[in-house]
Amino acid sequence: MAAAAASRAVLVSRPVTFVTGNAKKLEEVKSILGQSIPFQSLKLDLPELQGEPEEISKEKARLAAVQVNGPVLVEDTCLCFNALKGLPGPYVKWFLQKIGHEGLNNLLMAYEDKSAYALCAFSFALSPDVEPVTFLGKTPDGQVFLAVVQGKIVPARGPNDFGWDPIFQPDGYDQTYAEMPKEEKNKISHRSRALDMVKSHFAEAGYNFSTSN
Ligand SMILES: O=c1nc[nH]c2c1ncn2[C@H]1C[C@H](O)[C@@H](COP(=O)(O)OP(=O)(O)OP(=O)(O)O)O1
Ligand SMILES: [Mg+2]
Repeated sequence: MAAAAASRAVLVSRPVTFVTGNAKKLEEVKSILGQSIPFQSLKLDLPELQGEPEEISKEKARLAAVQVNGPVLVEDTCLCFNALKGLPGPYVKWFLQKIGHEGLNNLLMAYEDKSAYALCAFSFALSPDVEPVTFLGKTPDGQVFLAVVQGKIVPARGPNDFGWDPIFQPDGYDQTYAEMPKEEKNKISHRSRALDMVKSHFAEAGYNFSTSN
């Protein structure tokens, strides 16, 4: 099956554009993808719906595909606290901006359970006319599992380079994301897990993207 799919190359006359307003995301996506999927990037802060990560990500892809008028990849990242039934989730950006690392820790003060998970929902749209595909790795019962890293919320440790990295300590590690060497984070992160699915999808579809406009 896989061999048959791989030989069925689908030529796409435009390169893939990864659309994000976040330079740190772009840096990680570049280093995780390496040469596996050639892409260009576009800095755009797309409007985001409220709702479930899957829908937010899909809608971002629809808007991006219209802007670029070609194949686009986008992602939406969530940080979900189990004690808060998954909040702040997709709204973590605004929580971080308003209340910072300390405020995020304080949200959990009343709860014993400090567990949390990081989730990256990538969506790919081949063109503005094609419904985007979202990569969450859902189990048949709807439980998201593949693009998720389980961990806990801790008082900030490590360099304050990227978002909530200093307060997220993945299970099985003594370091927060921020304390880890970048290569280590990129090996185990929610983003790299999600990109594994994107890579598989591209390989199975047999896409062969043009590398110039
Ligand atoms: O690996 C990460 N480690 C730490 N923090 C992170 C990570 N990945 C995203 N973040 C932050 C950025 C933003 O505060 C929020 C997600 O919001 P999100 O809408 O997905 O990102 P964004 O608006 O910065 O960029 P974009 O233009 O791609 O939507 O979590
Ligand atoms: Mg955003």
